Amino acid sequence: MTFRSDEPREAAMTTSVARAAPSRPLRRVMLRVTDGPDRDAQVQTARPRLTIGRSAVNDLVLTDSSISGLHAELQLAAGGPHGAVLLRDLGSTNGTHVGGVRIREAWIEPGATIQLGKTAIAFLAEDEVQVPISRQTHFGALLGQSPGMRELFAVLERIADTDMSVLVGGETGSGKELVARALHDESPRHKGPFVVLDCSALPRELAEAAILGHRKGAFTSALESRAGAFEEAHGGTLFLDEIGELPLELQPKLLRVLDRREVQRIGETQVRKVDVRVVAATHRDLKTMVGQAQFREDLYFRLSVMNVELPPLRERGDDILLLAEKFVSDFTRPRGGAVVLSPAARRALTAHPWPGNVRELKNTIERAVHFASAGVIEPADLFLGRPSRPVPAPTPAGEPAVAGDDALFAQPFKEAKQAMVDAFERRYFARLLEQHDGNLSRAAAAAGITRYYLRELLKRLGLHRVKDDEP
Ligand SMILES: Nc1ncnc2c1ncn2[C@@H]1O[C@H](COP(=O)(O)OP(=O)(O)OP(=O)(O)O)[C@@H](O)[C@H]1O
Repeated sequence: MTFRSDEPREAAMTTSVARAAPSRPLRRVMLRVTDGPDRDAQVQTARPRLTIGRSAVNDLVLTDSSISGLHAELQLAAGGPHGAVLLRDLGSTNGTHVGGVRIREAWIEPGATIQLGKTAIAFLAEDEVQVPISRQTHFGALLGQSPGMRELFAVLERIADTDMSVLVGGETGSGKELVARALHDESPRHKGPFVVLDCSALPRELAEAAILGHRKGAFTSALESRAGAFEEAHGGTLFLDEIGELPLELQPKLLRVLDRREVQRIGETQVRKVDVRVVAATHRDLKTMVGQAQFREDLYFRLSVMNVELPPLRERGDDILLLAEKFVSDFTRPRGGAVVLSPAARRALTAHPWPGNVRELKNTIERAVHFASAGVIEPADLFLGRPSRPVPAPTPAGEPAVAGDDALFAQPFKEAKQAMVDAFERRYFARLLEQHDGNLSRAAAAAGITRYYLRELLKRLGLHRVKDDEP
């Protein structure tokens, strides 16, 4: 593995004084097994979450047969009393006990003993470690100046040059696809293709063909021979979005391709070598899915050679304003003229919890730029704190519901216009997808927009989870 460094190389015959690499302090805790079959096993971590159980996906793996696959977890960053961490039972069969009491959730302090089945675990003293953060405030197109994002950039900078498989976690809209794109753009594969396979949108009957490809006539709808996602991504990067939605029966097929680095199209005997870097993403807790036998453990390990987690936007502090300013300028540039955020609007943006993360912020700014008068965005233009812009639900007949004339004319002009635009967009894209059988690439080409932009629009309109035989 090669690591790229931002440090200048030391010139011959000169003495260089290295600048200390920037870092941030993180809490670190230690657990040690004091009784039971795994006595003396221990783990030390500064990650925000530590899991304990029998499955190999856990941070502390135990062999005690009275313990569940994924038994309990410790949350280090959950707030709470000073020095305490949150212990949670993860629905174990035999329960988690502290001080002889069965708990579902409890704050524990250093010195406490956790009892799981026949095993006793001591929660030992915690300390602080320094973790490196990047000097940069972006990685590719991914922006961020908060310590959490710069810690992520430091990891991405080190792995971009490699072919390591990466599993990206994070809430919906937090930028997982952008991480995959940035890793591709910053890697030696950047001239190769970047292919997206959205596992949540794969109709079961076409999923295998989407991964492996097929020969003409291999099944009823196979009118042409077609390459699968791996072949299309040859020489580049394959982004497996929403990997947690991949049906269990297809998981061994994906694992096989990842192990052998070769594919066999359905209906063919020929084997084709593929050179692909895989980045997968999910908003689900894959470890829990492994514990519940909904996701294969071997595939989890194959995909998560490196695990990275995007913090939710509400934990990124001033990044909210950094991103808001960027989106204001992105959305005003094509319109000409300048738009700015008023001080009150900036306060409203930082106070909002952003459940939809960066995507919600981007949509909010796009709308606000449209609503702003005299070039200034005020809090009212952001529509925060009340239900966001009404996107009308389709009627049973498939037509969008638009408020009747009276209701429409009772609204201010801009809101009424927006309701009509939403209704039109919903109708237009619903029909477009129907015409192209849910295939995003063909639908985007027919509408004259990029596939990426189409996908963003569909997510905003709630039309994303339609049948999609991508790629
Ligand atoms: N740090 C960032 N800097 C700039 N733009 C960002 C950042 N994070 C996300 N975005 C933008 O926000 C939108 C949502 O990001 P993205 O699609 O990558 O999220 P996601 O986590 O993959 O979403 P989902 O879980 O719904 O698939 C995109 O338009 C993306 O370009």
